[in-house]
Amino acid sequence: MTMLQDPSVKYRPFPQINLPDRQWPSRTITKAPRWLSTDLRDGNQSLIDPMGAEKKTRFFDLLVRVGLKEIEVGFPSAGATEYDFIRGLVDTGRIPADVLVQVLTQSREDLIKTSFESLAGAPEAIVHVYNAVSPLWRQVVFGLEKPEIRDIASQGAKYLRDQAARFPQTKWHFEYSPETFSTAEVDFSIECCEAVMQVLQPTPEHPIILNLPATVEAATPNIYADQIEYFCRNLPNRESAVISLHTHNDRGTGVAAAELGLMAGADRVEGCLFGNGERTGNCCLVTVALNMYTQGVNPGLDFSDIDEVIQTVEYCNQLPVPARHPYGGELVYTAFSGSHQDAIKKGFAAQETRNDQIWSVPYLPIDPADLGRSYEAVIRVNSQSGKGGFAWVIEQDQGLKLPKRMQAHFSRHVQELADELGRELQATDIWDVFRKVYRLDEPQHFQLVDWDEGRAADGTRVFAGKIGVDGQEKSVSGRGNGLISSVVATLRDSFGVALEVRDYTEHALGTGSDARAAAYVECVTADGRTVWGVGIDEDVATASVRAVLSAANTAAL
Ligand SMILES: CC(=O)SCCNC(=O)CCNC(=O)[C@H](O)C(C)(C)COP(=O)(O)OP(=O)(O)OC[C@H]1O[C@@H](n2cnc3c(N)ncnc32)[C@H](O)[C@@H]1OP(=O)(O)O
Ligand SMILES: CC(C)C(=O)C(=O)O
Repeated sequence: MTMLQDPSVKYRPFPQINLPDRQWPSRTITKAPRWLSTDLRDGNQSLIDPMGAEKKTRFFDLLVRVGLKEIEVGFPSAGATEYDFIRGLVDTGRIPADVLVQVLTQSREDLIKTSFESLAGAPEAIVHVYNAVSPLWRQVVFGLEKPEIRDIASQGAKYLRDQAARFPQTKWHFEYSPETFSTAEVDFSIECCEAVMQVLQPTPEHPIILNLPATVEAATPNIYADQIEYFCRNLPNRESAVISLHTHNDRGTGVAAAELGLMAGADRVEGCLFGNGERTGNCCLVTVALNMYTQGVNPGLDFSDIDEVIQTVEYCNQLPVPARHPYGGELVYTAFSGSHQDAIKKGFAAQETRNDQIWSVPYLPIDPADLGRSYEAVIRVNSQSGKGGFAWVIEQDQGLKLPKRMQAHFSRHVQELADELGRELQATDIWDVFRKVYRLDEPQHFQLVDWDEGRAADGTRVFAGKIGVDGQEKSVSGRGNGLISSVVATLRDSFGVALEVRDYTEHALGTGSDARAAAYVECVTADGRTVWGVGIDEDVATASVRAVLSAANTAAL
């Protein structure tokens, strides 16, 4: 038998960056960066079916609504679809005055020329040139040594400078990406960027954007942060450059890399909504922005109607936003499991009591309402759920706030159904169980027809009413210290039903003229059984009478 070689030996660990006095680990993010959406470029170029003009226009308008001020709208030299869309944006005046559009091009004269022509007439725009700089690309893609690679960069900068001069009516900004930055020697990336800066002569007033991509994510995000900090500390004329991040998600840490990169000194983040982009995607702008939001930093992007954003993104990309995607996924504010539901329910109650405007609810790092989501979907019920979950659903659906011990009683019945059906239970399933268990629709043994109350000469309360028993109406009465005890006395004296009341609660159901009352009573029967009664009525006292009769009906079974 031949021994199989361990396949992991094919791979090499990524080397550390020599930065023993790194500063970024003790920094925090305290302000929003400049954001650039590359949905219409990196996102688009990775789609099965790239967007046409209609989808691109719809996406562009969405990005503007969300608050993006820098939008990479395409790769004009790729073909007519791209070129015409970009020209259309310019010619129809669709670009708001405070939004900068950006286009990408390889460092080739003809492509750069086309790129400028696509934007001619725009008041202001960014042209973005890239060339890969890391050893693998140098050897395999270009077959060139470092000086020649650096020359591609500086030659690209010269084309930028010359083409910009052809269209002086536009205020041009330049972006250069040493593509594959994160797998290159940082000193060599600096050398290429310096060569570009030599040509374009940026100033603090008119800086160049230096975009440092993790084109393929190859190491833990701390390594990327080291690379960014090293770059920022060693780039000559740093104040004339805007340092931009462009991370991909091959190791699943594209967002983390962007966050650590900001701590390491970057000013700008490129990415896509919900992490579209080549292969595993770009860093998700929604996640980075809302991560900031939950730390009390306003990201300057508006996701207050996240479902509208998702709808448009899914339509344009023809790709679904996964149910577990941070902040946007269908299930990310939903708990099915009992202990999570219990904690969330208590968290909402505590939040209401505190009323201090600070969000602090277990298992919910952000208020779903801030993203336009309702609280209804926060708790959903299946066989993993607990009493808090069932009680939450019935409260949201019917307004009933079941007392704690009643929740435990009710829970057994819902659990049985969930196990039997083996699927999620809808609010209607739970309400059906409730009505059945507490016999709300069943033919009643004791039926309240009419009632009144008064006081006896000794001050005790007197219940006087008509109660139907198996269809026969009977006038009955009883005395007690309060209404409940007078009804209990009536049942005992007139029908021989002995109930001891253990607990009683009531609350309003709804508000205004339609408001009703719900009453719950926990009783013990003569033979030691615990029975629950529920009464719902427009009048709170009648609701209590009904609750006691409901318990008597169960006891009579
Ligand atoms: C990391 C990124 O996402 S970069 C953006 C990638 N996006 C896209 O590629 C989408 C749009 N691209 C296209 O439409 C086309 O690829 C075009 C128009 C850019 C170029 O098309 P073609 O001329 O057919 O070339 P092709 O796509 O095969 O590119 C490979 C050539 O470009 C060269 N090249 C690659 N990158 C660069 C660069 N940044 N600067 C200069 N030349 C480059 C390669 O060395 C290769 O040259 P070779 O043919 O001499 O070996
Ligand atoms: C062109 C650059 C910015 C890019 O898309 C990448 O490196 O992923």
